[in-house]
Amino acid sequence: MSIKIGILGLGTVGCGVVQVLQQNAVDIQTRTHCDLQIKAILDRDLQRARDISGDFLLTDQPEAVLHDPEIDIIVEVMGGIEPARTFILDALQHGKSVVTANKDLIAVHGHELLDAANAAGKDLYFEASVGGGIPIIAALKESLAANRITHVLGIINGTTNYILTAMAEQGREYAEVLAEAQQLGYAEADPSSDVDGLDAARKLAILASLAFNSRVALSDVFVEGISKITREDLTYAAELGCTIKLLAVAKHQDEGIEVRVHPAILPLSHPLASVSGVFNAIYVVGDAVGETMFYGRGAGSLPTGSAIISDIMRIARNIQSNSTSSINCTCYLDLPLKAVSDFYTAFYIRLLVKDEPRVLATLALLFAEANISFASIIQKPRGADQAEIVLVTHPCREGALQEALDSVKAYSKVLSIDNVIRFEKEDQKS
Ligand SMILES: NC(=O)C1=CN([C@@H]2O[C@H](COP(=O)(O)OP(=O)(O)OC[C@H]3O[C@@H](n4cnc5c(N)ncnc54)[C@H](OP(=O)(O)O)[C@@H]3O)[C@@H](O)[C@H]2O)C=CC1
Ligand SMILES: N[C@@H](CC=O)C(=O)O
Ligand code: NA
Repeated sequence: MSIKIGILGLGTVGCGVVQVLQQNAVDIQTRTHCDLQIKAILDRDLQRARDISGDFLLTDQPEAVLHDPEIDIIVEVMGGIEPARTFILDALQHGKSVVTANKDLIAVHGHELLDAANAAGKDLYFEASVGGGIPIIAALKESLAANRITHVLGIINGTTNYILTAMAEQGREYAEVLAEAQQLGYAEADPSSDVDGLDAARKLAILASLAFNSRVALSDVFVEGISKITREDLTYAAELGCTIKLLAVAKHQDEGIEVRVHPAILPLSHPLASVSGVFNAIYVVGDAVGETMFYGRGAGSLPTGSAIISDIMRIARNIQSNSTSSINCTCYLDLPLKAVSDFYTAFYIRLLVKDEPRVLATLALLFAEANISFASIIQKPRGADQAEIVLVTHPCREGALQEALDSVKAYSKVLSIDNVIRFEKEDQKS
Protein backbone atom coordinates (compact mmCIF):
# COMPACT_ATOMS: atom_id res chain seq x y z
CA MET A 1 0.00 0.00 0.00
CA SER A 2 1.25 3.51 -0.74
CA ILE A 3 0.49 6.38 1.65
CA LYS A 4 1.13 9.92 0.52
CA ILE A 5 2.28 12.74 2.76
CA GLY A 6 2.06 16.51 2.40
CA ILE A 7 4.29 18.78 4.48
CA LEU A 8 3.53 22.37 5.47
CA GLY A 9 6.81 24.21 6.06
CA LEU A 10 10.30 23.28 4.86
CA GLY A 11 12.51 24.73 7.58
CA THR A 12 14.62 22.99 10.24
CA VAL A 13 12.01 20.37 11.16
CA GLY A 14 10.50 19.98 7.67
CA CYS A 15 13.95 19.12 6.29
CA GLY A 16 14.48 16.69 9.21
CA VAL A 17 11.24 14.87 8.35
CA VAL A 18 12.34 14.43 4.72
CA GLN A 19 15.81 13.24 5.79
CA VAL A 20 14.63 10.68 8.38
CA LEU A 21 12.08 9.26 5.97
CA GLN A 22 14.69 8.97 3.23
CA GLN A 23 17.56 7.60 5.32
CA ASN A 24 15.46 4.85 6.97
CA ALA A 25 13.07 4.23 4.08
CA VAL A 26 13.58 0.47 3.88
CA ASP A 27 13.10 -0.18 7.62
CA ILE A 28 10.13 2.17 7.79
CA GLN A 29 8.50 0.38 4.84
CA THR A 30 9.13 -3.03 6.41
CA ARG A 31 7.75 -1.95 9.79
CA THR A 32 4.61 -0.30 8.43
CA HIS A 33 4.04 -2.64 5.47
CA CYS A 34 3.53 0.39 3.30
CA ASP A 35 5.37 2.80 1.11
CA LEU A 36 5.36 6.28 2.66
CA GLN A 37 5.93 8.93 0.01
CA ILE A 38 6.23 12.70 0.34
CA LYS A 39 4.09 14.07 -2.47
CA ALA A 40 4.07 17.84 -1.92
CA ILE A 41 5.63 20.44 0.37
CA LEU A 42 4.40 23.97 1.03
CA ASP A 43 6.83 26.77 1.80
CA ARG A 44 6.75 30.45 0.96
CA ASP A 45 10.43 30.40 -0.03
CA LEU A 46 10.94 28.17 -3.05
CA GLN A 47 14.49 29.34 -3.77
CA ARG A 48 16.31 28.87 -0.44
CA ALA A 49 19.17 26.34 -0.60
CA ARG A 50 18.39 23.28 1.53
CA ASP A 51 20.33 20.05 2.19
CA ILE A 52 17.53 17.86 0.88
CA SER A 53 16.12 16.77 -2.44
CA GLY A 54 13.45 14.35 -3.56
CA ASP A 55 10.70 13.61 -5.97
CA PHE A 56 8.07 15.95 -4.53
CA LEU A 57 6.33 19.14 -5.54
CA LEU A 58 7.64 22.23 -3.71
CA THR A 59 4.91 24.84 -3.84
CA ASP A 60 3.85 28.13 -2.27
CA GLN A 61 0.14 27.31 -2.84
CA PRO A 62 -1.48 25.80 0.31
CA GLU A 63 -4.34 24.19 -1.67
CA ALA A 64 -1.85 22.21 -3.78
CA VAL A 65 -1.02 20.29 -0.59
CA LEU A 66 -4.17 20.56 1.53
CA HIS A 67 -6.62 19.68 -1.23
CA ASP A 68 -4.63 17.05 -3.11
CA PRO A 69 -7.00 14.04 -2.96
CA GLU A 70 -4.08 11.59 -3.07
CA ILE A 71 -2.51 12.96 0.13
CA ASP A 72 -3.48 10.98 3.25
CA ILE A 73 -1.38 12.65 5.95
CA ILE A 74 -0.51 16.32 6.46
CA VAL A 75 2.55 17.24 8.53
CA GLU A 76 2.33 20.79 9.89
CA VAL A 77 5.81 22.15 10.67
CA MET A 78 5.35 25.82 9.79
CA GLY A 79 4.88 27.00 13.37
CA GLY A 80 2.74 29.84 14.76
CA ILE A 81 -1.01 29.92 15.36
CA GLU A 82 -2.34 31.17 12.03
CA PRO A 83 -2.52 30.03 9.32
CA ALA A 84 -1.38 26.72 10.87
CA ARG A 85 -4.65 26.27 12.80
CA THR A 86 -6.83 26.96 9.74
CA PHE A 87 -4.69 24.66 7.58
CA ILE A 88 -4.99 21.79 10.09
CA LEU A 89 -8.77 22.20 10.34
CA ASP A 90 -8.95 22.34 6.54
CA ALA A 91 -6.82 19.17 6.21
CA LEU A 92 -9.03 17.27 8.69
CA GLN A 93 -12.18 18.41 6.89
CA HIS A 94 -10.63 17.13 3.66
CA GLY A 95 -10.24 13.66 5.19
CA LYS A 96 -6.54 13.79 6.04
CA SER A 97 -4.91 12.83 9.32
CA VAL A 98 -2.48 15.36 10.76
CA VAL A 99 0.86 15.34 12.54
CA THR A 100 2.13 18.58 14.06
CA ALA A 101 5.18 19.75 16.04
CA ASN A 102 3.43 22.98 16.94
CA LYS A 103 3.27 23.39 20.71
CA ASP A 104 2.11 27.01 20.41
CA LEU A 105 -0.99 25.73 18.68
CA ILE A 106 -1.60 22.55 20.71
CA ALA A 107 -1.16 24.40 24.03
CA VAL A 108 -3.89 26.88 23.13
CA HIS A 109 -6.13 25.20 20.52
CA GLY A 110 -5.43 21.53 21.19
CA HIS A 111 -8.96 20.84 22.40
CA GLU A 112 -10.57 22.38 19.31
CA LEU A 113 -8.23 20.50 16.97
CA LEU A 114 -8.71 17.15 18.74
CA ASP A 115 -12.49 17.64 18.58
CA ALA A 116 -12.22 18.38 14.86
CA ALA A 117 -10.12 15.23 14.35
CA ASN A 118 -12.69 13.23 16.28
CA ALA A 119 -15.55 14.66 14.22
CA ALA A 120 -13.69 13.87 10.99
CA GLY A 121 -12.77 10.36 12.18
CA LYS A 122 -9.08 11.15 11.59
CA ASP A 123 -5.93 11.13 13.70
CA LEU A 124 -4.14 14.13 15.15
CA TYR A 125 -0.73 13.38 16.67
CA PHE A 126 1.75 15.79 18.24
CA GLU A 127 4.67 13.81 19.70
CA ALA A 128 7.23 16.34 18.43
CA SER A 129 5.53 19.21 20.25
CA VAL A 130 7.16 18.34 23.58
CA GLY A 131 10.70 17.10 24.14
CA GLY A 132 11.56 16.90 20.42
CA GLY A 133 12.60 13.31 19.77
CA ILE A 134 11.77 12.04 23.29
CA PRO A 135 8.66 9.80 23.21
CA ILE A 136 6.91 11.55 26.11
CA ILE A 137 3.45 12.18 24.64
CA ALA A 138 3.03 8.52 23.72
CA ALA A 139 4.35 7.57 27.17
CA LEU A 140 1.78 9.71 29.00
CA LYS A 141 -1.14 8.82 26.71
CA GLU A 142 -0.40 5.13 26.39
CA SER A 143 2.49 3.53 28.27
CA LEU A 144 1.75 5.18 31.65
CA ALA A 145 -2.03 5.26 31.25
CA ALA A 146 -2.56 2.84 34.14
CA ASN A 147 -1.13 5.33 36.65
CA ARG A 148 -2.27 8.29 38.67
CA ILE A 149 0.58 10.67 37.78
CA THR A 150 1.64 12.91 40.67
CA HIS A 151 4.74 14.71 39.36
CA VAL A 152 6.11 15.82 36.01
CA LEU A 153 9.40 17.70 36.31
CA GLY A 154 11.29 18.54 33.18
CA ILE A 155 13.99 20.34 31.35
CA ILE A 156 11.93 20.88 28.21
CA ASN A 157 13.58 23.77 26.41
CA GLY A 158 16.78 22.84 24.58
CA THR A 159 17.82 26.42 23.81
CA THR A 160 17.87 27.60 27.44
CA ASN A 161 19.53 24.40 28.62
CA TYR A 162 22.19 24.88 25.94
CA ILE A 163 22.73 28.48 27.09
CA LEU A 164 22.84 27.73 30.85
CA THR A 165 25.17 24.76 30.30
CA ALA A 166 27.64 26.80 28.22
CA MET A 167 27.54 29.70 30.72
CA ALA A 168 28.11 27.34 33.68
CA GLU A 169 30.67 25.00 32.16
CA GLN A 170 32.58 27.26 29.79
CA GLY A 171 31.99 30.67 31.39
CA ARG A 172 30.65 31.92 28.04
CA GLU A 173 28.46 34.98 27.53
CA TYR A 174 24.70 34.67 27.19
CA ALA A 175 24.31 36.53 23.87
CA GLU A 176 27.05 34.57 22.12
CA VAL A 177 25.61 31.19 23.15
CA LEU A 178 22.07 32.21 22.19
CA ALA A 179 23.30 33.12 18.68
CA GLU A 180 24.91 29.68 18.44
CA ALA A 181 21.67 27.93 19.53
CA GLN A 182 19.78 29.88 16.85
CA GLN A 183 22.28 28.91 14.21
CA LEU A 184 21.99 25.23 15.20
CA GLY A 185 18.22 25.41 14.64
CA TYR A 186 17.30 24.90 18.32
CA ALA A 187 15.69 28.28 18.99
CA GLU A 188 12.18 29.31 18.00
CA ALA A 189 11.70 31.82 15.16
CA ASP A 190 11.39 34.39 17.96
CA PRO A 191 13.93 33.18 20.56
CA SER A 192 12.39 35.33 23.28
CA SER A 193 9.79 32.59 23.69
CA ASP A 194 12.66 30.23 24.60
CA VAL A 195 14.54 32.53 26.98
CA ASP A 196 11.41 34.01 28.59
CA GLY A 197 10.13 30.52 29.43
CA LEU A 198 7.04 30.65 27.21
CA ASP A 199 8.10 27.73 25.00
CA ALA A 200 8.58 25.55 28.11
CA ALA A 201 5.27 26.82 29.54
CA ARG A 202 3.43 25.74 26.37
CA LYS A 203 5.01 22.31 26.58
CA LEU A 204 4.20 22.05 30.29
CA ALA A 205 0.54 22.94 29.66
CA ILE A 206 0.41 20.03 27.17
CA LEU A 207 2.21 17.61 29.52
CA ALA A 208 0.18 18.55 32.60
CA SER A 209 -3.14 18.26 30.73
CA LEU A 210 -2.19 14.75 29.58
CA ALA A 211 -0.64 13.68 32.89
CA PHE A 212 -3.46 14.86 35.16
CA ASN A 213 -6.44 14.46 32.75
CA SER A 214 -7.48 18.02 33.53
CA ARG A 215 -7.14 20.95 31.15
CA VAL A 216 -4.18 23.14 32.02
CA ALA A 217 -4.25 26.30 29.94
CA LEU A 218 -1.13 28.21 29.02
CA SER A 219 -2.38 31.07 31.19
CA ASP A 220 -2.49 28.69 34.18
CA VAL A 221 1.27 28.19 34.07
CA PHE A 222 3.41 30.50 36.22
CA VAL A 223 6.34 31.56 33.98
CA GLU A 224 9.69 33.17 34.62
CA GLY A 225 12.58 33.09 32.09
CA ILE A 226 16.36 32.92 32.42
CA SER A 227 17.26 36.52 31.57
CA LYS A 228 18.09 37.44 35.20
CA ILE A 229 20.50 34.53 35.70
CA THR A 230 24.07 35.81 35.84
CA ARG A 231 27.45 34.11 35.82
CA GLU A 232 27.69 35.04 39.55
CA ASP A 233 24.55 33.00 40.28
CA LEU A 234 25.97 30.03 38.38
CA THR A 235 29.23 30.33 40.35
CA TYR A 236 27.41 30.49 43.70
CA ALA A 237 25.24 27.55 42.64
CA ALA A 238 28.42 25.54 41.94
CA GLU A 239 29.77 26.55 45.37
CA LEU A 240 26.58 25.17 46.91
CA GLY A 241 27.07 21.87 45.05
CA CYS A 242 24.27 22.76 42.63
CA THR A 243 23.50 23.92 39.12
CA ILE A 244 20.81 26.18 37.59
CA LYS A 245 18.27 24.89 35.06
CA LEU A 246 15.09 26.24 33.50
CA LEU A 247 12.73 23.79 35.17
CA ALA A 248 9.14 22.94 34.30
CA VAL A 249 7.23 21.59 37.29
CA ALA A 250 3.74 20.09 37.39
CA LYS A 251 2.47 18.49 40.59
CA HIS A 252 -0.88 17.00 41.43
CA GLN A 253 -1.42 17.38 45.16
CA ASP A 254 -4.46 17.08 47.40
CA GLU A 255 -5.00 20.88 47.22
CA GLY A 256 -4.86 20.90 43.41
CA ILE A 257 -2.46 21.26 40.51
CA GLU A 258 0.72 23.34 40.66
CA VAL A 259 2.24 24.30 37.30
CA ARG A 260 5.31 26.51 37.01
CA VAL A 261 8.30 27.21 34.75
CA HIS A 262 11.25 29.12 36.18
CA PRO A 263 15.00 28.93 36.69
CA ALA A 264 15.71 26.55 39.56
CA ILE A 265 18.77 25.71 41.58
CA LEU A 266 19.17 21.93 41.60
CA PRO A 267 21.57 19.89 43.75
CA LEU A 268 24.03 18.03 41.50
CA SER A 269 22.58 14.78 42.90
CA HIS A 270 19.13 15.61 41.46
CA PRO A 271 18.22 13.32 38.49
CA LEU A 272 17.75 16.39 36.24
CA ALA A 273 20.99 18.19 37.20
CA SER A 274 23.20 16.29 34.78
CA VAL A 275 21.01 17.01 31.73
CA SER A 276 23.27 19.25 29.65
CA GLY A 277 23.33 21.16 26.39
CA VAL A 278 20.38 20.74 24.05
CA PHE A 279 19.30 17.58 25.87
CA ASN A 280 15.89 17.50 27.55
CA ALA A 281 14.65 15.17 30.26
CA ILE A 282 11.26 14.62 31.77
CA TYR A 283 10.97 12.99 35.17
CA VAL A 284 7.53 11.46 35.76
CA VAL A 285 6.22 9.83 38.93
CA GLY A 286 3.19 7.55 38.80
CA ASP A 287 1.51 5.80 41.73
CA ALA A 288 2.05 2.34 40.25
CA VAL A 289 5.21 2.71 38.19
CA GLY A 290 7.12 4.95 40.64
CA GLU A 291 9.87 7.16 39.24
CA THR A 292 10.60 7.23 35.50
CA MET A 293 12.81 9.49 33.44
CA PHE A 294 12.75 10.21 29.69
CA TYR A 295 15.90 11.69 28.18
CA GLY A 296 17.00 12.77 24.73
CA ARG A 297 17.43 15.59 22.27
CA GLY A 298 14.66 18.13 22.75
CA ALA A 299 15.30 20.09 19.58
CA GLY A 300 17.01 19.88 16.21
CA SER A 301 16.18 18.72 12.75
CA LEU A 302 16.64 14.94 12.91
CA PRO A 303 15.47 14.31 16.52
CA THR A 304 12.27 16.23 15.85
CA GLY A 305 11.95 14.49 12.47
CA SER A 306 12.22 11.17 14.33
CA ALA A 307 9.18 12.01 16.50
CA ILE A 308 7.16 13.13 13.49
CA ILE A 309 7.94 10.03 11.44
CA SER A 310 6.93 7.82 14.38
CA ASP A 311 3.54 9.60 14.44
CA ILE A 312 3.23 9.12 10.67
CA MET A 313 3.96 5.42 11.11
CA ARG A 314 1.20 5.13 13.75
CA ILE A 315 -1.24 6.77 11.36
CA ALA A 316 -0.08 4.52 8.49
CA ARG A 317 -0.92 1.47 10.61
CA ASN A 318 -4.32 2.97 11.46
CA ILE A 319 -5.05 3.65 7.80
CA GLN A 320 -4.26 0.03 6.95
CA SER A 321 -6.47 -1.30 9.75
CA ASN A 322 -9.15 1.24 8.84
CA SER A 323 -9.23 2.70 12.35
CA THR A 324 -8.17 5.83 14.22
CA SER A 325 -6.39 5.53 17.51
CA SER A 326 -6.06 9.15 18.41
CA ILE A 327 -7.11 9.42 22.00
CA ASN A 328 -9.04 12.62 21.74
CA CYS A 329 -9.48 15.01 24.59
CA THR A 330 -8.19 13.22 27.69
CA CYS A 331 -9.29 15.96 30.13
CA TYR A 332 -12.21 14.31 31.92
CA LEU A 333 -11.38 15.99 35.28
CA ASP A 334 -11.54 19.64 36.31
CA LEU A 335 -8.92 19.94 39.04
CA PRO A 336 -8.37 23.23 40.92
CA LEU A 337 -5.16 25.21 40.42
CA LYS A 338 -2.96 26.14 43.34
CA ALA A 339 -2.26 29.86 43.86
CA VAL A 340 1.34 31.02 43.38
CA SER A 341 1.44 32.14 47.04
CA ASP A 342 0.88 28.49 48.04
CA PHE A 343 3.80 27.11 46.00
CA TYR A 344 6.24 25.50 48.41
CA THR A 345 9.98 25.62 47.60
CA ALA A 346 13.27 26.64 49.12
CA PHE A 347 14.84 29.89 47.85
CA TYR A 348 18.27 31.28 46.99
CA ILE A 349 18.47 35.03 47.67
CA ARG A 350 21.49 37.13 46.65
CA LEU A 351 21.79 40.49 48.41
CA LEU A 352 24.23 43.39 48.61
CA VAL A 353 24.38 44.76 52.15
CA LYS A 354 26.40 47.15 54.30
CA ASP A 355 29.13 45.12 55.98
CA GLU A 356 28.30 46.09 59.56
CA PRO A 357 27.61 44.24 62.82
CA ARG A 358 24.12 42.78 63.32
CA VAL A 359 23.15 42.91 59.62
CA LEU A 360 23.08 39.13 59.24
CA ALA A 361 21.32 38.75 62.59
CA THR A 362 18.66 41.29 61.53
CA LEU A 363 18.13 39.48 58.24
CA ALA A 364 17.66 36.20 60.11
CA LEU A 365 15.09 37.92 62.32
CA LEU A 366 13.17 39.41 59.38
CA PHE A 367 12.93 35.98 57.74
CA ALA A 368 12.07 34.32 61.07
CA GLU A 369 9.12 36.72 61.44
CA ALA A 370 7.74 35.14 58.27
CA ASN A 371 8.51 31.70 59.72
CA ILE A 372 11.43 31.09 57.33
CA SER A 373 14.81 29.74 58.41
CA PHE A 374 18.09 29.44 56.53
CA ALA A 375 19.66 26.20 55.31
CA SER A 376 22.96 27.88 54.36
CA ILE A 377 24.63 31.26 54.05
CA ILE A 378 27.58 32.49 51.95
CA GLN A 379 29.11 35.92 52.56
CA LYS A 380 31.81 37.63 50.43
CA PRO A 381 33.36 41.08 50.86
CA ARG A 382 32.54 43.61 48.14
CA GLY A 383 34.79 46.68 48.46
CA ALA A 384 35.67 48.25 51.82
CA ASP A 385 32.28 48.36 53.51
CA GLN A 386 29.89 46.13 51.56
CA ALA A 387 29.24 42.41 51.44
CA GLU A 388 27.40 40.10 49.09
CA ILE A 389 25.28 37.58 50.94
CA VAL A 390 23.65 34.47 49.51
CA LEU A 391 20.93 33.02 51.70
CA VAL A 392 19.42 29.61 51.05
CA THR A 393 16.16 29.08 52.91
CA HIS A 394 14.47 25.90 54.00
CA PRO A 395 11.32 25.17 51.95
CA CYS A 396 8.57 27.68 52.65
CA ARG A 397 5.36 29.04 51.17
CA GLU A 398 5.97 31.53 48.38
CA GLY A 399 3.55 33.97 50.07
CA ALA A 400 5.68 33.90 53.24
CA LEU A 401 8.82 34.57 51.23
CA GLN A 402 7.22 37.64 49.63
CA GLU A 403 6.35 38.98 53.12
CA ALA A 404 9.94 38.49 54.25
CA LEU A 405 11.34 40.14 51.11
CA ASP A 406 9.10 43.19 51.66
CA SER A 407 10.64 43.63 55.12
CA VAL A 408 14.16 43.01 53.76
CA LYS A 409 13.66 45.66 51.06
CA ALA A 410 12.68 48.18 53.72
CA TYR A 411 15.77 47.43 55.84
CA SER A 412 18.22 50.32 55.35
CA LYS A 413 21.36 48.14 55.49
CA VAL A 414 20.23 46.19 52.42
CA LEU A 415 21.52 48.00 49.31
CA SER A 416 19.94 45.68 46.74
CA ILE A 417 18.26 42.30 46.33
CA ASP A 418 20.10 41.09 43.24
CA ASN A 419 18.39 37.78 42.59
CA VAL A 420 15.84 35.39 44.04
CA ILE A 421 15.81 31.88 42.56
CA ARG A 422 13.67 28.92 43.57
CA PHE A 423 15.64 25.97 44.90
CA GLU A 424 14.20 22.55 43.99
CA LYS A 425 15.53 20.17 46.58
CA GLU A 426 15.35 16.44 46.00
CA ASP A 427 13.16 15.95 49.06
CA GLN A 428 10.57 18.30 47.54
CA LYS A 429 10.16 16.21 44.45
CA SER A 430 7.83 13.62 45.87
N1 LIG B 1 13.41 23.54 15.61
C1 LIG B 1 13.21 22.58 16.49
O1 LIG B 1 14.15 21.95 16.98
C2 LIG B 1 11.83 22.23 16.90
C3 LIG B 1 10.72 22.89 16.39
N2 LIG B 1 9.48 22.51 16.75
C4 LIG B 1 8.32 23.16 16.17
O2 LIG B 1 8.27 22.79 14.79
C5 LIG B 1 7.70 23.83 14.02
C6 LIG B 1 8.68 24.23 12.93
O3 LIG B 1 9.88 24.68 13.53
P1 LIG B 1 11.19 24.96 12.64
O4 LIG B 1 11.31 23.97 11.57
O5 LIG B 1 12.27 25.13 13.62
O6 LIG B 1 10.82 26.38 12.01
P2 LIG B 1 11.46 27.05 10.72
O7 LIG B 1 11.21 28.50 10.83
O8 LIG B 1 12.86 26.58 10.53
O9 LIG B 1 10.60 26.42 9.52
C7 LIG B 1 9.27 26.80 9.23
C8 LIG B 1 9.16 26.91 7.73
O10 LIG B 1 7.82 27.11 7.38
C9 LIG B 1 7.72 28.27 6.53
N3 LIG B 1 6.44 28.92 6.74
C10 LIG B 1 5.99 29.50 7.87
N4 LIG B 1 4.76 29.99 7.69
C11 LIG B 1 4.42 29.72 6.40
C12 LIG B 1 3.27 29.98 5.62
N5 LIG B 1 2.23 30.64 6.11
N6 LIG B 1 3.26 29.55 4.34
C13 LIG B 1 4.32 28.90 3.83
N7 LIG B 1 5.44 28.63 4.53
C14 LIG B 1 5.50 29.04 5.80
C15 LIG B 1 8.87 29.13 6.99
O11 LIG B 1 9.18 30.10 6.02
P3 LIG B 1 9.98 31.44 6.51
O12 LIG B 1 11.35 31.00 6.88
O13 LIG B 1 9.92 32.31 5.31
O14 LIG B 1 9.22 31.97 7.68
C16 LIG B 1 9.96 28.10 7.18
O15 LIG B 1 10.58 27.75 5.97
C17 LIG B 1 7.38 24.94 15.01
O16 LIG B 1 6.04 24.78 15.43
C18 LIG B 1 8.34 24.65 16.17
O17 LIG B 1 7.86 25.17 17.39
C19 LIG B 1 9.25 21.47 17.62
C20 LIG B 1 10.30 20.79 18.15
C21 LIG B 1 11.67 21.13 17.85
N1 LIG C 1 13.00 26.02 20.73
C1 LIG C 1 12.70 24.74 21.26
C2 LIG C 1 12.66 23.75 20.14
C3 LIG C 1 11.89 22.55 20.50
O1 LIG C 1 10.76 22.57 20.88
C4 LIG C 1 13.78 24.33 22.26
O2 LIG C 1 14.79 25.03 22.36
O3 LIG C 1 13.57 23.36 22.99
NA1 NA D 1 8.46 14.22 21.95
